[in-house]
Amino acid sequence: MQRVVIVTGANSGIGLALCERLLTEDGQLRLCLACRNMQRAEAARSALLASHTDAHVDLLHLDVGSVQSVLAAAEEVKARYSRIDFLYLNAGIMPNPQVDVKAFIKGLFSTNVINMFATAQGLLTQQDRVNSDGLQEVFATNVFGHFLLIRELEPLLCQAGQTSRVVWTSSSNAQRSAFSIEDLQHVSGSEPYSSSKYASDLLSVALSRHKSDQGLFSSVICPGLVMTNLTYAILPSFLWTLIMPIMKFIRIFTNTFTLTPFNGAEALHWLFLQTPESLDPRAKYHSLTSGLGTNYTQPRPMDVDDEMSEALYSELLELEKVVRRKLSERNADD
Ligand SMILES: NC(=O)C1=CN([C@@H]2O[C@H](COP(=O)(O)OP(=O)(O)OC[C@H]3O[C@@H](n4cnc5c(N)ncnc54)[C@H](OP(=O)(O)O)[C@@H]3O)[C@@H](O)[C@H]2O)C=CC1
Ligand SMILES: CC(C)CCC[C@@H](C)[C@H]1CC[C@H]2C3=C(CC[C@]12C)[C@@]1(C)CCC(=O)[C@@H](C)[C@@H]1CC3
Repeated sequence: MQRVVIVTGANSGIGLALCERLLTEDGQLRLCLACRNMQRAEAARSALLASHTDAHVDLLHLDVGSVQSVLAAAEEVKARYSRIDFLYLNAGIMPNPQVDVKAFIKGLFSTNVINMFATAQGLLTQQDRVNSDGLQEVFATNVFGHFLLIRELEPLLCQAGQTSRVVWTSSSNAQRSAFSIEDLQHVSGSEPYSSSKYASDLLSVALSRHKSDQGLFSSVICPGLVMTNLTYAILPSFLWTLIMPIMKFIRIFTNTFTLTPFNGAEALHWLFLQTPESLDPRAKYHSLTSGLGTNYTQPRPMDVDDEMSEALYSELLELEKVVRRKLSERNADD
């Protein structure tokens, strides 16, 4: 049977590498690239079709950071497909990143150095902003837009007699300390990325709890440190040129330095091959690359508790109501 797979943020980096790997795995797939930039989406589609000439690759316009766009995209999906087998929630942003150089130098001489390179804990801050829906942009893109998309697509994801999967591209930068249920959009802090990734971990656990009896299974992955547009934006290009040889050296000792999008997509690809019942909803599946360059996937327990994941789930359902109400008022005014 032809499986339907939707990948958000599929026009570059880890998302595009995943698409390439999925088509190599199953040439019969109906693959849908859900992207906000249609020019880049077209380019990604052409690149995929160049190596998979008979593949079925569809494009879908989706700005996951815009409520209106998510609702319109979901309508389009419902018109096009009768089921969804996999929904990869991969689109993500880290706007205006700043590296704390002092913390980096201090970290280099501490026993925490490996962890610092694996998680960037305490190293990175970002400047967030409020978007046109009145939401914090990082939260809206990395968490809420994806949540709303799942809610809209529930009729296709939760069908009697079949299973479907959602997979979140999270990060080892997801930290409990950066997240607060009282400030789930991270209005007052300076680590919205870390907070949003921790929120996606919590949300995945809650979704599995609420939806697995309806056939919907949610999982979380971390791709490791991958050189993509998102990472390159952290430092000026001359600095990357300088530190790349050091990174390639560190890679020999650190399995989290996956570096290429192909390697980073390992856990996403691995999950595609697993039965949902065999997976642990409370584990984060890490893409890892050994010193000799072998890719593998390893589950590690997530630092999440049921109470907080439940609280976030309820808060998001409430926020969804508010956002829908605001949108219909706005549409009525127009
Ligand atoms: N690189 C790394 O080391 C790590 C990355 N990750 C996560 O991996 C995921 C993929 O990122 P990565 O491949 O690294 O970086 P890229 O910047 O290459 O990919 C991000 C993708 O998300 C898309 N995107 C961003 N905002 C939106 C939006 N509002 N609507 C739709 N699509 C959007 C981008 O599209 P566009 O071209 O239009 O900007 C792009 O296709 C992210 O969730 C990131 O947080 C996690 C841990 C480590
Ligand atoms: C010369 C500079 C001061 C050196 C700075 C090095 C940092 C830019 C990197 C060290 C650890 C890296 C890292 C990431 C980005 C680049 C570093 C901060 C990530 C945050 C990228 C996105 C993620 O989600 C994380 C898992 C990565 C963790 C490590």
